[in-house]
Amino acid sequence: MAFIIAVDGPAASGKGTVASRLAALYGYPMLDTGLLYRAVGVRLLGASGDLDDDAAAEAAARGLDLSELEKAEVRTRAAGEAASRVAVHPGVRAALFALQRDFTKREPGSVIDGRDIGTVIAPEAPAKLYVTATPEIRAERRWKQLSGQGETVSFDDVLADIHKRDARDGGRENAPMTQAPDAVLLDTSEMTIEQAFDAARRIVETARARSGDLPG
Ligand SMILES: Nc1ncnc2c1ncn2[C@@H]1O[C@H](COP(=O)(O)OP(=O)(O)OP(=O)(O)O)[C@@H](O)[C@H]1O
Ligand SMILES: Nc1ccn([C@@H]2O[C@H](COP(=O)(O)O)[C@@H](O)[C@H]2O)c(=O)n1
Repeated sequence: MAFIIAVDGPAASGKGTVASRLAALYGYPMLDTGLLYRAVGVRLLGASGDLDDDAAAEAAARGLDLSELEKAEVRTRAAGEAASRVAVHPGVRAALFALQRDFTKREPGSVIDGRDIGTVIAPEAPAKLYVTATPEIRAERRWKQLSGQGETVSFDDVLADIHKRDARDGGRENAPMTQAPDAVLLDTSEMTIEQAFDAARRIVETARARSGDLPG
C-alpha cells in the first residue's frame, strides 16, 4: 500500500518546508495543496473578482490547469488571502478532491501538505504531522518570505493576515483546519529548519516502523 505522509498545519508554520525535505529524503512526489486553492483564488480575481460567488469559484476550480500552480502570482499575499476565501466553498473543495485523492495513491508513497489532508483527503495515511508555530513566529517568517519576493508589507499587516486566516480556516464548516486525532504535533516555533526537518523525519520513521514499511 502507498505510504502517504500527510502534513497539515496553519499558514507559514513551515509545513511546506518540512514536506519538501521529507519528499526529497524518501524520493516521493510532493503536492502542496495550498497552491491549488491559491490558483483558484487567482483565477477568480482575474475574472469576476467576486470571491464569495460559490458557483463561479467552483467553475474556476473545475477549469484549473495545473500549469497555473507554477505562476509567481500564486505565491503572493493577495493569493493567500483569496485562497482562504474560496476554500470555504464546498463546491471548490469537491472539485479539488479527486486530484488530491489520486495523488495519494502514487506508489511507493507521496508527501502531501495542506489543512485537511489527515482528516479528509487521506485519513488512512500512516504518517501524519500537524506542523505549527506561534502566530508571531509565523508572521515573522511570512513577512521575511514576502519581503524577499519583493512585496512591500508591514509585519503588523502580515500578523493580522495570519490571525484572520487562522480564524477562517479553522472556523469554516467544510473540512476545517484541525489536527487529526492520530497526527503528531510538531511545534517549530523554537526550531531551525534543520531541527524541524530532523524532528519530522523521526516522526515519519516511527510511523514507517509501525506500519511495517521499514525496520525502525
Ligand atoms: N523552522 C523554521 N525556521 C525559520 N524559518 C522557517 C522555518 N520553517 C520554514 N521557514 C520559512 O518560513 C517561510 C514559510 O515556510 P513554509 O512555506 O514552509 O510554510 P507553510 O506552512 O508551507 O506556509 P503556507 O502553507 O502558508 O504557504 C519560508 O520562507 C520558510 O523558508
Ligand atoms: N488542503 C488545503 C490547503 C489550503 N487550503 C486553503 O488555502 C489557503 C492557502 O494555503 P497555503 O497553504 O498556501 O497557505 C489556506 O489558508 C486555506 O484556506 C485549504 O483550505 N485546504
